[in-house]
Amino acid sequence: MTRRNIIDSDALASDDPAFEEILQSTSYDFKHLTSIDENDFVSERPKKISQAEVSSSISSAFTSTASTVSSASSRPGPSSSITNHHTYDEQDYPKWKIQNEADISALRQKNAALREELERNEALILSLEFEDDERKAKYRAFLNTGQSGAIMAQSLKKKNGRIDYANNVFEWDGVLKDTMRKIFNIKDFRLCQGGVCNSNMDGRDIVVVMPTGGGKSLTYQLPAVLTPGVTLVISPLISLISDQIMHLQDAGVEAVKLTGSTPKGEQDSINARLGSMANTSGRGSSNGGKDIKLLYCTPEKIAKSKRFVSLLQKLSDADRLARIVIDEAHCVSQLGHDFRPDYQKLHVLRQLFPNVPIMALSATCPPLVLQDLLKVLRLKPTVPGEDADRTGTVYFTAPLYRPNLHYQVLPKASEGTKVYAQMVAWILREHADDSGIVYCLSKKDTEKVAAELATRARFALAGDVKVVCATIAFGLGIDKGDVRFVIHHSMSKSLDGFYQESGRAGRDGKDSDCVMFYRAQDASTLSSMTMGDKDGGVKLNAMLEFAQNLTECRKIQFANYFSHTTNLSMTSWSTSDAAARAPCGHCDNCTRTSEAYVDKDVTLEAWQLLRIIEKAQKTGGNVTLAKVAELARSSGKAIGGTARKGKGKHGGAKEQVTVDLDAVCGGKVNLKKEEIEILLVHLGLKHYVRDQFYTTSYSTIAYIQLGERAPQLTRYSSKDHLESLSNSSRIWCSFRVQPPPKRTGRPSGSKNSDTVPSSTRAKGKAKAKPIESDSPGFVSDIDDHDEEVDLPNDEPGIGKGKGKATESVSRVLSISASKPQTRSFQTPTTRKRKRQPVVISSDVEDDGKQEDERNGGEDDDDEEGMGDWIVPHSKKPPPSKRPKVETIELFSSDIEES
Ligand SMILES: Nc1ncnc2c1ncn2[C@@H]1O[C@H](COP(=O)(O)OP(=O)(O)OP(=O)(O)O)[C@@H](O)[C@H]1O
Repeated sequence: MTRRNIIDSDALASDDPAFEEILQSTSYDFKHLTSIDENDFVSERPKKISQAEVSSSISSAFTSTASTVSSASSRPGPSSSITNHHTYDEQDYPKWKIQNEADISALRQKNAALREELERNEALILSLEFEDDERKAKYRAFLNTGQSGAIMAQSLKKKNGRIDYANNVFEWDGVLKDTMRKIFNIKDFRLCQGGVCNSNMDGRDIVVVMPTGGGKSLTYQLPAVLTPGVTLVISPLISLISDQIMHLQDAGVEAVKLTGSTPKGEQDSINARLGSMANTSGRGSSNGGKDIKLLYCTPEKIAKSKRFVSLLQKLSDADRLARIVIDEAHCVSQLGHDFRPDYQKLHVLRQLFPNVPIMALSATCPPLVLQDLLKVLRLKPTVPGEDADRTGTVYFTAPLYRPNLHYQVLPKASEGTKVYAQMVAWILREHADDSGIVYCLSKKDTEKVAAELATRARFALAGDVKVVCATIAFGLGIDKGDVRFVIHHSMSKSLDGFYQESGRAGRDGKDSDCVMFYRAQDASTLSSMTMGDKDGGVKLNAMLEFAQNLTECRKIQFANYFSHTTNLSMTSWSTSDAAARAPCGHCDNCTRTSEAYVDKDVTLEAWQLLRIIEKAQKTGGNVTLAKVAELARSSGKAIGGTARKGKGKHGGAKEQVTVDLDAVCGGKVNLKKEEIEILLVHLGLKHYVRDQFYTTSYSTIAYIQLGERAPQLTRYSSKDHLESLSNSSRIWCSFRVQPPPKRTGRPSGSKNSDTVPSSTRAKGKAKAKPIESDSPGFVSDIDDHDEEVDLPNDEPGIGKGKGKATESVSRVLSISASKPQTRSFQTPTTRKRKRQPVVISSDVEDDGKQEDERNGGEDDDDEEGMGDWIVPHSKKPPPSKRPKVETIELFSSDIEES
């Protein structure tokens, strides 16, 4: 390229001869010049240079010794170093040129790198500024939560106005997780916890159904810490409340309780703090003190204390009532298994606090109960938490199936003492070092079982066992993770109850056993106890179906039960790796082999039993289930209690019920006594027989009578006619096959036994502390000192009269290998009844006469009882190693009384 080329288009457009002359006269090789600053010229090119300028420029360039090449001198760079053409040694040029080009290239590279770095830095500054603002806002809110920190509830991603609370990103995500780790020491959400927290942060009405131990508490406690104002938590039991408060206070959260058991001074102080919060509306701390973040109370407190409700109203008016949480919310429904009259009065909450979000929590909430709950609490219909519109009640449910719980139903000896032996042997064999709960039906039973276990354990215990014998009210919300087994000494009144009670095992996620001891006679006992309950019979039947079933997976039975009206809950039994209808593979029925039970055609035996009952009925005798079994195997004579009026223990004299078996049904029933009882329960479930209740001043007795389907069999006068019955009319029933009689040691393997040995599973070995009562010295929690509150009441029957809170009495027994020692906490009950069995909770009044009467007033010793072969005493330690028993007596009442 030549200089001409460079400046040609404009500057050399001139045909001025003088200019041409100048060019000619110069000795300078323009090639040199162009090679020096070619680019500079190019870059200057847009500027139009006049001919004169060019001339002058060129002349000056070559006349002045100190001058620079004009176009190059105006800008930095290698060109500027070329200062004196005259001193320039052309011979050095190639070297210089190379160096120059290298310099240019290096500087260009440096420039590009700097430009890149600049861009990066600018981006970084932007993001840091953004993050800083965000973090500042969040942390300001977080730090302020003790006073008024607010995190505005806003979803960042909304789809058609619908929100996926489980998966969307929310602006509080970071602070939610930070706080969870910092305060609650929990690393990650589990089940549906994250979604529930998000909807809570978004100020929604929520219903959450999560299994026992699933982690429901976190879903309201965490948002409570992060939102301004106080979260009110209504919880059924004082022990549960105290437990929660203790944990929250340990974590540094401002949590208090207001129940009848709260000392007067403490109540005044809490009321003052709440009043102060109410006077400091909006943001900012009340009187410089820390705001209360969680306030726990019982439903009775809401129902009874006008002062308390009016304080809540003040808080709400001042925008300081963040949300209302109702724990164990199924208690609001009469259709649920734990109905509490005072829970139903909670319908006032929506009316009194229309703008305060309500959250209802439960571990078992079948569809019908859910609908009832929504109605009672005045909540809108549910919308799924993963696709929620702006108005509905956000509904979250977590899988109800807990793979770490291993269910089994064991045959229960008909003789009481044998049952205790069974239980002790089972505990020793499976959980000698573990903690467990034994659930009983009544206070009397807990006392009996506790005493028997203590006595027997004194001679048989090898390890260090911590066993609590209790009625079902005990344990609601117990935060004890390492309960390795739950034994039901008697079955529950419903499958809902059984699921919840047994679910108190294995809350830490480790393998745990849920064992129910069942004998058919218990059906009569439970039947009399539940006869007054709404749907009591239907629920009990479901429990009985479960207990009698020897083939279907326990998980599938639960799933079917909880979803019998809609598929909603069925999905709750699916897990990520198994569908709801996939067998669990580890319950007693899944592991039972075909040799361990027999499915028998018992049409003949059923006909015989129905004929016996018919005959007894016709002769005016009333017979219990146990008596029918006795009659069917006897020479046909037995004593049966009657329902006739008159003097006597049962309101009528006992009568001899005599049945000529040969004449009535062709002879004895060829089944064992316990098999007959099982068949009678089976006939009850199929409506061939039914219970008829007779109430005395002492008890209610269930007598067995013919049911609506009975004529299908009783119309045949001879067993020969039965031959002609079609298959569909025949009756089949499953019975356990008794293993060989002389068994010693534990059954070998689960396949042929009635127990699923847990030795094959990992076992938690942690030693538990004894479970202690709510607060020493606490007796009862009556809020009688409070004025009656004028609650809005538009529900017929609600708020009228004093609903009887489920009274609870239970006994706590801790068995260990340590020195015998009896400790009693000071309570009025202990003072009255020193060293007497402990009373904590019971929902059953039992004077001890009921069962005797239900069994016909006699003890049911049966030589053929099934207990012996089930749990052989294989671990009896030598006398020198016999451990001693420590009994810890706790006295307390756990439920606020209306
Ligand atoms: N995400 C989590 N990760 C680990 N542990 C958790 C998590 N969430 C809760 N927990 C722990 O699980 C235990 C049970 O939690 P929580 O008491 O809230 O259960 P729950 O659902 O209320 O049970 P219940 O119905 O019996 O009252 C507690 O010890 C709690 O700290």
